[in-house]
Amino acid sequence: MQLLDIKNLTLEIPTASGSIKALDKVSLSLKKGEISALVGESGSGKSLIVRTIVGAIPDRWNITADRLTWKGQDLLGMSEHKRRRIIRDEVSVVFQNAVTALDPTATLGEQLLEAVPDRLLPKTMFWQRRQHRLALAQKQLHKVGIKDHELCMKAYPHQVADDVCQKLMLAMSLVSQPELLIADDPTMGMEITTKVQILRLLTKLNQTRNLSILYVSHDLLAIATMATNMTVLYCGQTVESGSMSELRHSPLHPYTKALLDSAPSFRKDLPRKTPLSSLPGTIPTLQHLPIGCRLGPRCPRAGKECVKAPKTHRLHNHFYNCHFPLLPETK
Ligand SMILES: Nc1ncnc2c1ncn2[C@@H]1O[C@H](COP(=O)(O)OP(=O)(O)OP(=O)(O)O)[C@@H](O)[C@H]1O
Repeated sequence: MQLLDIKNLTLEIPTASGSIKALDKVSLSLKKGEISALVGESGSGKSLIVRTIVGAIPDRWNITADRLTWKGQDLLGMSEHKRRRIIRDEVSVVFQNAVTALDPTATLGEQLLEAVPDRLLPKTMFWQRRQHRLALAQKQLHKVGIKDHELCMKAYPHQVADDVCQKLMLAMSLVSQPELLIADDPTMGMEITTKVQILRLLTKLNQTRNLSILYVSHDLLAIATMATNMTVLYCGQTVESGSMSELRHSPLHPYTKALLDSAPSFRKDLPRKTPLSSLPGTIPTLQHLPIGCRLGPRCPRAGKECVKAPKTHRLHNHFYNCHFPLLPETK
């Protein structure tokens, strides 16, 4: 079953010099029980997609889409109240930079207890309900790798390390037992052992509880170890999507290839001290977007057709938006 289905999502931000398409016909889908990755360099629009899904976008920004559905229900067409209820009960988001996302005036315990939904508590007296709430919160803290739950729950966000805040955010997201977890770079800046712990926890939750995960990151190695599908984004445009193994071993878009080639962990074939390849230039700002394919000025295969935005092409279950793809006969 298709849990989340986004087709040709466009997000326009009004500015003093006219409106800017921060997202331009982005497509993304996720089935129940799947771990799907959304990849792209900084500024490519990953967080904007997450915010659009959960409805955390200012009213004056213009959103259009051929489809933006949750379990077949149109998220853009439904009432604000219904959309909020769906997002609250069925979807959880872990934002990057937990320290700024947490309330600095409340203890971590208060914030976690508040995240335990009433529907998970038995219908008993209120003091017994508090005990149940506490037990659920503590159990969740242990699951995300925080052993000393008492110390953690008494602390304020500024009194603990960043990775403890990040784990707390993860516990807050998981304690409501969502169907979909959107993890926006949850391991950013974490040390490797903590990162591995979190990735294992997410994989285990996917296997045991059938938790669907949209994992948003630039960390290709983390993604490759857990995701089954991947969508690659460049400057607000979807460039390629498909199964992780197909994209990894036979990328069709020059940007996906460049992204994979720039990851040292994917280049085991390279002799030692060989410089890693990277595309020339940097991602353009929203104020200076090229017309057509936005990779054009940086693309080694660009031609005059690239001033027109490429359509989505399909090769089996592999989708790509490119006029000059790396098809086997052209490589
Ligand atoms: N509130 C905003 N107002 C105007 N532009 C914004 C706003 N938020 C994001 N943008 C712009 O939208 C583009 C995409 O931003 P976004 O945060 O989604 O990128 P990202 O891929 O998540 O990057 P990172 O990996 O660094 O978080 C960027 O050019 C950013 O400057």
